[in-house]
Amino acid sequence: MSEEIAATPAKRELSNPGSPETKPTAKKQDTENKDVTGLELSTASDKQSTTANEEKPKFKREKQPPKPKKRKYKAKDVDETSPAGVLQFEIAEILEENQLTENDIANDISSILNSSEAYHNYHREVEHAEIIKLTSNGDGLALIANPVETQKKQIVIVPFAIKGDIVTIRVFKTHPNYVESDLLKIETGGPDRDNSLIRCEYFGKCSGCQYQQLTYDTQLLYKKQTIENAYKFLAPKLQIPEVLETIPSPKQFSYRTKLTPHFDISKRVPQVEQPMFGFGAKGKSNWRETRGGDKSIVDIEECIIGTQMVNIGMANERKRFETTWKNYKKSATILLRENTKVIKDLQTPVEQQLDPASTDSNDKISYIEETSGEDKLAKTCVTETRQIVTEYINGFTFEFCAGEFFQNNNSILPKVTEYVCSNLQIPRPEGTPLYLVDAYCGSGLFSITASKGVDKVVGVDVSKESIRFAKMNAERNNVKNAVFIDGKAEKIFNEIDTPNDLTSIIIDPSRKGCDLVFLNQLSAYKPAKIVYVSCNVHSQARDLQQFLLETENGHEYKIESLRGFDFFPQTHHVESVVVLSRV
Ligand SMILES: C[S@@+](CC[C@H](N)C(=O)[O-])C[C@H]1O[C@@H](n2cnc3c(N)ncnc32)[C@H](O)[C@@H]1O
Repeated sequence: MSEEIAATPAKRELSNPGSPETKPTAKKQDTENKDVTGLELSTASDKQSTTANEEKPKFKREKQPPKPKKRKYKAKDVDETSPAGVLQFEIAEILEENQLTENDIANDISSILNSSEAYHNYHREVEHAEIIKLTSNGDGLALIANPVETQKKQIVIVPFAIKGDIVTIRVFKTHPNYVESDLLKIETGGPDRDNSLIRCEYFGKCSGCQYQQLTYDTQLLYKKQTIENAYKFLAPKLQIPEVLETIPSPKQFSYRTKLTPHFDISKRVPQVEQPMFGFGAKGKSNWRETRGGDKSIVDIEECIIGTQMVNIGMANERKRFETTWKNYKKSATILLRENTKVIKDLQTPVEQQLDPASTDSNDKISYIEETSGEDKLAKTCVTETRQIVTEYINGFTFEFCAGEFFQNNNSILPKVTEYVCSNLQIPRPEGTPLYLVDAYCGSGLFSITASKGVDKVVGVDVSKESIRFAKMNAERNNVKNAVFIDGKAEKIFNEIDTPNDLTSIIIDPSRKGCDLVFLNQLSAYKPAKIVYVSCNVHSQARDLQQFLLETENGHEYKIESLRGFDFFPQTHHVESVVVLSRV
């Protein structure tokens, strides 16, 4: 299930070969004391003595100008399920649709790296670029002319642009088969664009949101397409059913219960002014007036997808930062995690019942009072990673460490947990037991919410801390039929004693997905039903193709349904839930 949306600082450009930063420096090696023949040269003190003796040095040192070193492009290994990996599938698709070859879009990286002129030719402004596709990462893609080899083209990534936009861009970074750009101007908006929907004054600069210019229905549609594309690219051999409608989030703004603003402090250069405090900037767009400086971090006072409480916490911490920033020696990230507490004692003032949390400038804990049914609640914003926080979901209470994984959009969790529970059911004669395995169980979200409909639940997670909380959460919610094991997910198959025909399995791994060891053992165990929840639909698609086509019993399963849940409105992220049953 979901992980953090990484608000990454903007990447640095491929630096100009002419700039001092990248000038080839002569390698400082032992040639300082040796001549080209490898013989020792006289040192300064030697020289003095030889001068005194009026003897000529045996070898005359001839200073050779340092040989300019040819810079080479080093390709990095890319995981095919990462955004950079998926981009390669998207590029291949553009090539096919436009009858182009790899060579037609290849960039001459070597000359860009070694010639200032080539660097400047490539990194230029381009007008009238038409966005022809959207990446799964929420950026636009366009085909533009290659500035040097004019018979060739370039594929360009344009952030904040959508299909049909005609734009002016500035190309600033070159890769072997694509370039990156900043969006300078939207000349004509595409059919789905409605800029009046944009609510955040940082949209277009902050890297957090990509879809504020779209109606919510269009966002949901785009996310459905992301799932379809993921299966097309990473599971091309699978026959998949039609992807169902994406389930909307009840809250489209003010839903994130956790924010992690950061600031950069250079270790080398003394910090003379207060650093920006906010989220990573996306390039240097200027297509709309936004607030925030032209730095890698956008200074942000309010994040409109964050809850009211985490935004109050952010305001407090920003204020505090005005006086404390000089104490920091390096960059840091501030944790802001919403905490909900049921106020049991209605006679004592709320302030006296609160756990430690973010305080205002008068050193008072900031909180918001709410009611839920009969209960009086107090929300605070916790900043200590080890502090325990509480969430209430569908009548269940969950505790976990503020810095540990927990879903960030609690408004959609009742829908997801109900969907997962209902899809775990196995048709069976009445009175027959049903068992559940929750692989990658975290602090027990699915184990506990699904425990009522089954006879026994076994949860497994590699994090000892999460298992500790899963056990406590089971106890707190009076769940008596759940056991939890710490270890790698595949460990469950050594311990499991429930009959496979009556056991359903939930899989909810981190972004990288499952490993082959787990998939093989899952197949060997052959559970009656599998529900695979994922925050990275690309690794999910790869895993399912592997499981269904390459493991021992994979062919005995079919994909019953496949759909997205919108955990992160306004962004490109989508949570994908697949149900597999045995045929
Ligand atoms: C996306 S979280 C899901 C947690 C939980 N299902 C929830 O929704 O709160 C993924 C979990 O997988 C765990 N994990 C990562 N690799 C694992 C592995 N190899 N075996 C078992 N658990 C693992 C992490 O500790 C994390 O708790």
